[in-house]
Amino acid sequence: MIEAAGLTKRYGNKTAVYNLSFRVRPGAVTGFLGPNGSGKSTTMRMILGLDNPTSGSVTIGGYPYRKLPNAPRQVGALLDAKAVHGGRSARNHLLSLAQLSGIPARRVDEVLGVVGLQDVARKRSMGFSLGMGQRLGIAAALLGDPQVLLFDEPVNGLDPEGILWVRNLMKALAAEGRTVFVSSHLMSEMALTADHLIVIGRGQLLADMSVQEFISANSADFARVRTPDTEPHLREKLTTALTEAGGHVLPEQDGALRVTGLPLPRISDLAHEADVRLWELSPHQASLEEAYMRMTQGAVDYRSTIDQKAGLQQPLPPGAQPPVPVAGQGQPGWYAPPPPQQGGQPFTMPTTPAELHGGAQAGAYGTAATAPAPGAQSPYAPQPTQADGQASHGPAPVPQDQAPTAAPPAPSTPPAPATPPAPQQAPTPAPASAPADPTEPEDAR
Ligand SMILES: Nc1ncnc2c1ncn2[C@@H]1O[C@H](COP(=O)(O)OP(=O)(O)OP(=O)(O)O)[C@@H](O)[C@H]1O
Repeated sequence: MIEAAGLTKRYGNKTAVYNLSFRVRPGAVTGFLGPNGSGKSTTMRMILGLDNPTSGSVTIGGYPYRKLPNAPRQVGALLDAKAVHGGRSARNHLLSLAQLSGIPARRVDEVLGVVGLQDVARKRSMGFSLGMGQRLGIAAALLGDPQVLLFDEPVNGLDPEGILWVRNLMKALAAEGRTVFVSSHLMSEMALTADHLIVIGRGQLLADMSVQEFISANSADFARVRTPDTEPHLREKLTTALTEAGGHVLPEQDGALRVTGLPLPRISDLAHEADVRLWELSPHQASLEEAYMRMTQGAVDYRSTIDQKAGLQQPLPPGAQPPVPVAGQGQPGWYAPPPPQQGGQPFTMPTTPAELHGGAQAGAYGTAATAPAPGAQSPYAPQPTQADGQASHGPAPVPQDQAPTAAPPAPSTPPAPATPPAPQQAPTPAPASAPADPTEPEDAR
């Protein structure tokens, strides 16, 4: 079991993770979701002792990672598949990791077989494709036959066969009673792989629930209704009848109608009363992707200027109609409807301290509203600019806490923990060369 309590991480005046509390339980695949820059990798690094929390704590089996007895045998992780000595063969890379952790050499050949790299085991990893590198990273994670596994974007670069393999591997590991914590941006994949979800946005917990609960909490079921294509006036007539009866009707690109707010038998009765024939009346549930997009729209930091989904954040003014479909562009700004209990408004990120700490929105997701420390302020009220966090992306194999910061920590911030252990004690492979200094400008690296 992984347990985070009030986990907060600041880099200078950039708050990457704020007051995060959750549990990742054994026997299930727990998906870790969030938009780019929401703090997933930072959280994983803190779990693995590669970064020190500014405040709060995270433990594995009751211990902070660095105090865990025989950690490499208990915890395996894939954070950055590229963090490999490119001049070493896959086998030698794994052998060196095994030797550091007292793992017998035969286990290296076992895991090479498990990930399907046995035929290229003696090839230098610098020639590996993205997918082969991912497989090597997964092999390293499995080396100690650990009970707890963390994977940051494990299917990145894998072909469909590889994705299916990873999916089955995660499920099999969980079925053996292991704790499997996996981050991904591929919602369709998470829907098939994960049992449970932890969703964060701008470093804060948005949801901690099963996949099914997440979909139902963030999107209402809807009915798809189709009238004869040859008689467009019937569609108009039905739209009027359904709207007058309290339904919410949205046109789909192919001419069907999406209806919410009315049960299927009532839609059928209303169509009958209006003398409208139906070609289709079917129940639908939104996909995980739709539910995820709806929940996280307010927490997206990096968005294209031509992204039509930006409109999702603005509630429609009274009487206004949602955008109509655009040929070839699908349903602009339209995702599954919000759950009824939210008053028909899309989810928005809490912005004031009151909202953040137990306001209606935060409370709607139960575990999201964790009590703040006395005097604590939302780091999202006066927001630092994105440029604050541009210096480094992705996991780094050494703790970042020594990085110079732009601003001193708040007076209430506890002192940083003692100097962490050497990087080779970390479960991810260490790169051959010195890691890039996150504070250094990119063109200087
Ligand atoms: N070492 C660091 N120094 C300064 N800022 C950092 C550092 N590491 C991460 N950040 C910032 O913290 C925020 C969270 O980053 P993180 O990499 O954890 O997000 P993420 O959810 O993993 O993103 P992605 O999905 O794009 O991988 C970002 O704004 C990032 O720029």
